[in-house]
Amino acid sequence: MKITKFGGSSLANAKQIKKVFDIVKADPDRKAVVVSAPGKRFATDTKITDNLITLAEQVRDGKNTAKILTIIKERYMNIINDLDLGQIVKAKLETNLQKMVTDSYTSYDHLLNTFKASGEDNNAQLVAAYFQQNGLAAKYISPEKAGLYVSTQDGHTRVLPETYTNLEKLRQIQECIIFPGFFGVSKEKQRVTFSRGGSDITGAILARGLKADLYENFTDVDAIFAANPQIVAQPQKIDHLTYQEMRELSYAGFSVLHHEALRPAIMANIPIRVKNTNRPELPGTLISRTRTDNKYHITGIASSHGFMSISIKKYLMNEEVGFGAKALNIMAEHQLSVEHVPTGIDEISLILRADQFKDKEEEESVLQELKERLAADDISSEKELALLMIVGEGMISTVGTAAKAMTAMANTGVNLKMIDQGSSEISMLFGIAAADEQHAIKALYNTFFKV
Ligand SMILES: Nc1ncnc2c1ncn2[C@@H]1O[C@H](COP(=O)(O)OP(=O)(O)O)[C@@H](O)[C@H]1O
Ligand SMILES: N[C@@H](CC(=O)OP(=O)(O)O)C(=O)O
Repeated sequence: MKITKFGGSSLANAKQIKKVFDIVKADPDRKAVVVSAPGKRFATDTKITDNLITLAEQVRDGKNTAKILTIIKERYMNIINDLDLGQIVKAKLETNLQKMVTDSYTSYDHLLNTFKASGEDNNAQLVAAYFQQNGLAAKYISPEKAGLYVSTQDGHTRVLPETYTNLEKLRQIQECIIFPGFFGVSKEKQRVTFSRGGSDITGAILARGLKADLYENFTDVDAIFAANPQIVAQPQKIDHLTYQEMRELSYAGFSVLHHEALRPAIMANIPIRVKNTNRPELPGTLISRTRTDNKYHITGIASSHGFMSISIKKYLMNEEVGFGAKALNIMAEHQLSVEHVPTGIDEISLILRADQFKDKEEEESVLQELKERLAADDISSEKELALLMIVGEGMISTVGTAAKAMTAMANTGVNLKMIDQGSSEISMLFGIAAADEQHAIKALYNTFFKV
C-alpha cells in the first residue's frame, strides 16, 4: 500500500489536478492521497497559503479584506469551473470561506492557523469531488475525523503519539482517502499547522500510521538533484540516498522534501520515492535506510542563508567548567534556538537563525547580557551568514574531502568563517558570507561532480 502526497505545484490548476487523477487511478495501491493547497502556476505567481496569510494579517489589522478574499475565492472557482465540478462544490466552498471569516477565534494565532489550514482543507474537498465525479471511489477525511493530533512546543508543531493508533483505523476505509496536508488538531480542537512546506510531514505521518509500504512524494522536478537546480544548471540526479543523507540535505536547504518528514518514515522504515507529477514514468529518487553505491563519494551539496553568529571570547575559557552550558542556558531563557556551536580554546561561537530577534534592540540586549553573565572579555556578532553542507555516506571512507572543498572555495575567493564536521562523518558544514553562497555552491559542485 502506498501513501501519495502531491505538492502545491502538482495541484496549482485544473490541468495539474487531472494529471494527479491519472496518476492515482493508474495504481490501486495508492490508498491515501495527501494534498497541498494550490501552489504557484508560474514563477511569479502567489501560493494560496501566502494569500491566506495576507488575509489573516488584514483581518488582524482591521483592513478591508474584500480584494484578497476575491483573489482566494477566484483561485478555487477557476479550478472548480475548469474541472466542471458544478454548483454543490461551489456552494460548499462559499460556505467554508464565509464560515472561516465570520467565526470567532481565541487568539490571532488561532485565526492564522485556521486560515492557513483552509488552503489544504478546501483543496482536499475539491479533489475528492473531482475523483468521485470521474468514477474513482474517493473519500475526503479531515485531520479531526482521523484523529491527527498535534501539540505545540517551543513554537514547533509536533505529532502526538496516539495519532498513529488513530490513523491505523483508516486502513478499513474502502475508498481512496483524500487527506489535507499541512495541519493537525490540538487537544483543544483547534487546527494547528506545521511549518511551511509541512504537507510533506502529513504524508509521512499517514505513511507511518497506515503502515504503508511506500511513501510517494510527487513534485515538479524529475528527481532530487545533487545541488539546488535554482543555483546549478542541470545538476546530477540522485537515484538513491539514505534517510540520514536526506535529513541533513533537507535541513541545509534541499526544500524539495521537508526535513521533518523523515522521522515518521525512519521510525517505521518506510522508503520514500520523490517523483515528478509532470513525468510520472520516470523513477525519481528513492530514500531508504541503506543505499546502493553511488558513483560519487559526495551525495549532495546544500545551502541556506539567514544565519548569524555570536562569538564569545574569554581567556582560559577551556578551564571553566560549564561555560558552554551557561551560554546556551542564557539563549534558552530568551527562547533562542542555537543550531551549531563551533568552539576554540578561548572562544565559542553560537550559530542561530537571525530572524529570531525581533529587532536590533533585542539583539543588543541579549549580547550585553551574555557578556555580563559570562564575564566574557569580548563579544561580537556577525550577520548575513550562509551555511553550506556537503553530505555523503561515502565521506566516511574518503580522505581529503575537507581539503578539496576548502581549495575549491579559496580558488573562487570565498572566505570561510567556520567549519564543523558532525560526529557521524557523513556531513561537513561551512559558514560563509551569504553574498558568497551561490558561487561557493557552484565551485563545490564543479569540484565534486564534474569529474
Ligand atoms: N536539490 C534539489 N533537488 C530538487 N529540487 C530542489 C532541490 N533543492 C531545491 N529544490 C526545489 O524544490 C522544488 C520542489 O519543492 P516544492 O516547491 O516544495 O514543491 P511542491 O510544490 O511539490 O511541494 C523544486 O522545484 C526545486 O526548485
Ligand atoms: N501549503 C503549505 C504546505 C505545503 O506543504 O505546501 P507545498 O506542498 O506547496 O510546499 C505551504 O505553502 O507551506
